[in-house]
Parts: sequence; structure tokens; C-alpha cells
Amino acid sequence: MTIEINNLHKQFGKNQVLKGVDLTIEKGNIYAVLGPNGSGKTTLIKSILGMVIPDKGKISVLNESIKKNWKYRKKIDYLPQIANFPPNIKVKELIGMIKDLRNSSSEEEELIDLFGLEPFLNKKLSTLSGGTKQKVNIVLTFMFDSPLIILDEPTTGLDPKALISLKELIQKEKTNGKTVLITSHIMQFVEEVADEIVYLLEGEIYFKGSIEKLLEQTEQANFEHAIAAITTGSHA
Ligand SMILES: Nc1ncnc2c1ncn2[C@@H]1O[C@H](COP(=O)(O)OP(=O)(O)OP(=O)(O)O)[C@@H](O)[C@H]1O
Repeated sequence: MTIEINNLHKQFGKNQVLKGVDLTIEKGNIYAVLGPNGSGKTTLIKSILGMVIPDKGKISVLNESIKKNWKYRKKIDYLPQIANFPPNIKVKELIGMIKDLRNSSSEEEELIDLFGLEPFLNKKLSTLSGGTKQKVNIVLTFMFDSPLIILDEPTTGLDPKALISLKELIQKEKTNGKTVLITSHIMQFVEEVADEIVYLLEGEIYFKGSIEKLLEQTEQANFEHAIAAITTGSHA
């Protein structure tokens, strides 16, 4: 088991975001964490990363409780939704900096090649387009060799070629036995990469299972409609 979450609660002020989340993430699968805007996907992911401290509940990552334990973070490669890197440094300097910070072995050359980033290595981050910045973020995430990969909205700004490369990269990591957790609002992308759907609604896991099971349960013929059906159904 890669991640085990029991009875997780988190509120911000009066806003109760997570109200008793129970979730098991098994090794070697690709999971999509879905849910409407504001349903708590990022809060859940940040709780797993130790960036949000839960009010109640227990989280174990790779069979270790994460409470008062920071070493487990080294076993996770994380792509944040919005990466705030210093604007004045060059792409290659940023890559070097992250390598020094992580102090782990990395393989970035192949990834730089895959996303066509060579011409940008000597450019400052502030001069890059949104999609190019996201490609740099992807390189920074995938260049290490951690057993757990967490991607928050990884497709943002990517062109079709980069999107295909990202999908191939995710599948390759799965073949290598990695566990991948993804949030995305792009249903076509989710349908193509995810083995399991985890659907958060009103602070709880409303659905967990394969896309086939979701289609059956919602009596819908298509995935995007099935997801929309859950969302509208609950608020009707
Ligand atoms: N640090 C914080 N302080 C106060 N409220 C917060 C904080 N972080 C998140 N929230 C609130 O918690 C709720 C859940 O936010 P979260 O970002 O987890 O949702 P999400 O499902 O990832 O949304 P989206 O699909 O829009 O990215 C929102 O109402 C948000 O305003």
C-alpha cells in the first residue's frame, strides 16, 4: 500500500473542506483525484505532502505515519499547481538548484530533450511562456526517481505534442512500478491515463473505482457526462 488515509478532517475557518476522508492508494497504479472546484483536491494532496496539517485523522505514506516525520517527503516527486520560482534565474540554474536541494540522483537530459527545452536552458524563467514554464516544472518533477509521483493539474498550458509526451512519461513511470496521483479538470486526459478515479464531493470520497464502474453506476455512456452527472446530481 502506498498511501493510507483514515478519517481525515480539515477546515479553514468555518469552511469544512475534508470531512472524514478514507482512502487507500495501491502501488503501481495511476489515480485521478477529481471533484468540483473547491472540493478539496489540492487540500487532500497537500495533506499527503505534509504542507497542510490536518485537524484530525491519520495518513501513512509507504507504510510510515507522516506525523512529525519529514523524511518521507524525499520519496515523493511533486508537481505543484502553481510553481513560484524566482523569475531572475535561468532554467539550467533552476534545475541545478533543485538537484542540490534534493541531493538525489537525477536524470534530466532525456526529459529536456523530450520537451524540446534545450533552446531555453540559458533563458530566465520570467521570459518563458506559460506552457514552457510548465514543461520546466515537469522536468523538475520527473528527473528524480521517487516511488510516488503527485501531479496537480499537470496539463496546464501544454501543447498537443507536450501533452502526448507527458502521457507517455506517466505510463512509463507506471511500468517502472511507480504510483501516480493526478488532479486534472481535463477529462479526456484523465480517461487516457487513469486506472482509478477518486471523486471528492462535499468533503468525502463519493466514488472510488475504475471508469467502467463509474459509467455503470451513473448509467452514462461517456466519462465526461458521468462526472458531470455526479456533480449535478448531488446539488439537485
Ligand atoms: N490556506 C487556505 N486558507 C483558507 N482557505 C483555504 C486554504 N486552502 C484552501 N482553502 C479553501 O478550501 C477549499 C478547497 O480548496 P482546494 O484548493 O483544496 O480545492 P480544489 O478541489 O483543489 O479546487 P480547484 O478544482 O478549484 O483547484 C476552498 O473553498 C478554498 O477556498
